[in-house]
Amino acid sequence: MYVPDLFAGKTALVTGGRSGIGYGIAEALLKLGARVCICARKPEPLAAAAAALAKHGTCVARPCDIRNSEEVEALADLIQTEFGRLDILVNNAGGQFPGLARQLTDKGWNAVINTNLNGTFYVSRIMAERFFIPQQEGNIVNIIVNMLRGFPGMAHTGAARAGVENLTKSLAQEWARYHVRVNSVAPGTIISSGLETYAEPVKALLDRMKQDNLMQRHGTVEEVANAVLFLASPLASYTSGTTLYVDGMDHLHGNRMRMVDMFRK
Ligand SMILES: CCCCCCC/C=C/C(=O)SCCNC(=O)CCNC(=O)[C@H](O)C(C)(C)COP(=O)(O)OP(=O)(O)OC[C@H]1O[C@@H](n2cnc3c(N)ncnc32)[C@H](O)[C@@H]1OP(=O)(O)O
Ligand SMILES: NC(=O)C1=CN([C@@H]2O[C@H](COP(=O)(O)OP(=O)(O)OC[C@H]3O[C@@H](n4cnc5c(N)ncnc54)[C@H](OP(=O)(O)O)[C@@H]3O)[C@@H](O)[C@H]2O)C=CC1
Repeated sequence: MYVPDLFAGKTALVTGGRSGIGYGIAEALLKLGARVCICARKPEPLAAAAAALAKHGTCVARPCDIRNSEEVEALADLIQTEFGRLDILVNNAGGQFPGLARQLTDKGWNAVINTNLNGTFYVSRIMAERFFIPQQEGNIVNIIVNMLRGFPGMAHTGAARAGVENLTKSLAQEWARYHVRVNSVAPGTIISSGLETYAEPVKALLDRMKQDNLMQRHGTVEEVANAVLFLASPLASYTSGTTLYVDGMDHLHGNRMRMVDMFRK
């Protein structure tokens, strides 16, 4: 539905672009003419993803742990060398594990906060300093999660993503003077490689959550990617500091305590 050259001449970085939602976003940007860089921690699947994506256009990849700002600087060096500029940053890398709050260890809590909140901030700050602010132009889309009514059963990620949502509002205001827009997309439950990381009994719970959803289904990678394309494009030129839910209304409706009840049984 978008014009085929919507992102012609633009360059994009998609963190966590080796799999699932990130891969789908990278593919969609490439198909609309962007040149794309993807990063993730695991080198082999990252290289395989870049090779597969390259059939749609120019795609480069570099292993990078977004929690390590030196690795993020090295990623910016690669983008400078390969593309000479960056127009769009999609902060998609992230994840968590299910568990009751009282059972979360310091290490587990910190792993999730460092990945989802600190990593997202490091990449945003470094790419803004290296590209967006000198260029006086840029666009950031943060992939968060539906946590509007809290995230019992995944309190660490709820807190981290709420932090990113608030960061979205702060950065959007601070960087408006540099013509940088910053928005978030909050997916509900999306059929992707990410869900495959969950074992029973969470898997069974996912089916129950599908029945609870007012549209009676989970979302697709393409539906998340389409929201990102909109926010990253000039179609959203007067939209910044906001969050777009792609969740079939799960933020408005449904039992948020199902995961906690599952752990209690
Ligand atoms: C009913 C289902 C809910 C629907 C949810 C829908 C919304 C959200 C969906 C998604 O986001 S799907 C995407 C999911 N993808 C991922 O989560 C993949 C990425 N995840 C990770 O890489 C890890 O989970 C991580 C913790 C975020 C980062 O990993 P890192 O490599 O830094 O940490 P580890 O060394 O693996 O672990 C550190 C520490 O964390 C604790 N921990 C990790 N995994 C678990 C687990 N499965 N259960 C309990 N605790 C865990 C643990 O303390 C680890 O330390 P050690 O004990 O290993 O020393
Ligand atoms: N699927 C769903 O239902 C939902 C997903 N989300 C969020 O959307 C995003 C993508 O999820 P999805 O595609 O489903 O899951 P995946 O697990 O497939 O994707 C996560 C990606 O992030 C990368 N990644 C994780 N940690 C780091 C890190 N420290 N540094 C760099 N890259 C990292 C992973 O690669 P590697 O392991 O090689 O580092 C992987 O490519 C995540 O933030 C997820 O939490 C939000 C709501 C719902």
